[in-house]
Amino acid sequence: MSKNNFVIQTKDLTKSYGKPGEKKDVVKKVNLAVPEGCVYGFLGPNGAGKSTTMKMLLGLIKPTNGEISILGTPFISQGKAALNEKSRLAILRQTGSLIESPSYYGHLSGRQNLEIICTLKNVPTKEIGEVLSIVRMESQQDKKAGHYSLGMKQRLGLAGALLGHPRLLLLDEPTNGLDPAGISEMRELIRSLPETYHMTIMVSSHLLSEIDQMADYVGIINKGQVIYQDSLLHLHEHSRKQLRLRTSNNSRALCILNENEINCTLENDFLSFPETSDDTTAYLISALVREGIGVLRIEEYQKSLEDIFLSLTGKQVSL
Ligand SMILES: Nc1ncnc2c1ncn2[C@@H]1O[C@H](COP(=O)(O)OP(=O)(O)OP(=O)(O)O)[C@@H](O)[C@H]1O
Repeated sequence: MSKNNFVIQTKDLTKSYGKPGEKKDVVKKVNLAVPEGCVYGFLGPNGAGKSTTMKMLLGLIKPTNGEISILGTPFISQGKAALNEKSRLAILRQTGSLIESPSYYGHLSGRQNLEIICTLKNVPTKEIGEVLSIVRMESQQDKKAGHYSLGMKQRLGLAGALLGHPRLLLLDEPTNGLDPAGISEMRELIRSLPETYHMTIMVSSHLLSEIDQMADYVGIINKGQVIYQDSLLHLHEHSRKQLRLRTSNNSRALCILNENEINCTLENDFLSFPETSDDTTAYLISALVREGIGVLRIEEYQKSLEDIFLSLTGKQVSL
């Protein structure tokens, strides 16, 4: 699979719950495209449909309708399984996941828990050392899992998901309930996986700042619908510095700026355009003054990521 291929692709993926006549779409015609080798942040407020979508991708719940393709193979077609059981398992074997709190045997050690997962996944136990080292838990492996802190239980869950060297990892709110140090450790760990272990990660969160710190791509879901999907780099481009100008005649000033090839928009009382050099700014202001337009105010302005999300999404979501 080449770099620009999509590891997960969905088309019109839909899940409805409820009796006939009272059905509610909790996931509505979702089109995801997760590029290979990235961390894809799946962002949305509580109840938006993140877990339901991820469970459908993992074959844990049946979609009502739509298509899913995983690792380039059609997995669901028109809401139905597109593969026989053997091929389905072959795909799922290349996919690791951490959905909801990881389950474990509290009376067994971390290592013994991983041995059980090795048996279930049919993976040699010699992989245990490697995954313990990835999640930095070697020194804690012989402790009973029941005595682990929440952060260590999450890391044990992640270690289990990593057994078998999956090409794709789906993590549902992996930092939920962790303290700040645990959150930052988990974030670093996730961040490092695509490059070091050649994996693609889809990770959900309800926190914009968290996705901003660990993802390359973002898909925002709200009320079951994906309302934005693109690279974070692209999103940050929207947050380049702007100049905001208020004049005695904004509509005339807009024409003059446009005539000077300044890509300018009128927002509320302000004309706003990408930051220019001091010389260009001075020239533009004198051009306005020459036309008898009073410059009442000029200021530098940088949108926060939150502002951008709000303007891109028509204020549908507040995170
Ligand atoms: N089995 C079910 N039956 C009926 N409704 C359900 C079922 N599972 C989920 N829902 C509803 O679907 C919607 C989406 O839930 P989902 O768990 O996917 O959201 P989420 O974005 O993961 O949020 P959270 O972070 O709170 O888990 C919610 O309104 C939830 O109540």
